[in-house]
Amino acid sequence: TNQKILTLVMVRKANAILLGLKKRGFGEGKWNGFGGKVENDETVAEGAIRELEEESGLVAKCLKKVGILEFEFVGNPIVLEVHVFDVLQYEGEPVETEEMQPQWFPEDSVPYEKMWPDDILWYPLYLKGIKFKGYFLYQGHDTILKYTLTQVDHL
Ligand SMILES: CN1CCN(c2cc(NC3CC3)nc(N)n2)CC1
Repeated sequence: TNQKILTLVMVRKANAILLGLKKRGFGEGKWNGFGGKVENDETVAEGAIRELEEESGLVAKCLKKVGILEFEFVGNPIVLEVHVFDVLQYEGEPVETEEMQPQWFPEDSVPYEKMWPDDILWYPLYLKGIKFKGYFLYQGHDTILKYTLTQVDHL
């Protein structure tokens, strides 16, 4: 099918958020949470936990679903369905990996200009603990032609 299920995990501690600078591949050069594809033999949450450890060295002890984001790109039939999670309890210290260079940012200093353009739209909901569903139509990787973003009670 032309749907790809992906994960995105943000780790938070006392009013700071852990982001990684993507060193290669999709989103290279952007700060983002951690994540990737979901394998056939794992749940979305298991995939999220696995990617977080692979990309940051952190082991999530509790994972909260906070949102679902759908992305479409003009001229490309593949729809990305990104399941977004928040981690407040984890083990380990973040380490640089092949994929990501981790850094803590104060929640009021998120480097939106060096992130995907959709982030500045949904992070305010995420940081307020509001669960959300969003759909974004991109033209290329820099322009959002249209989007919808709604608060939801349950994911
Ligand atoms: C495994 N990944 C891939 C996609 N991803 C995205 C995508 C995204 N926008 C989409 C236009 C690309 N925006 C954020 N913040 N993350 C999360 C991690």
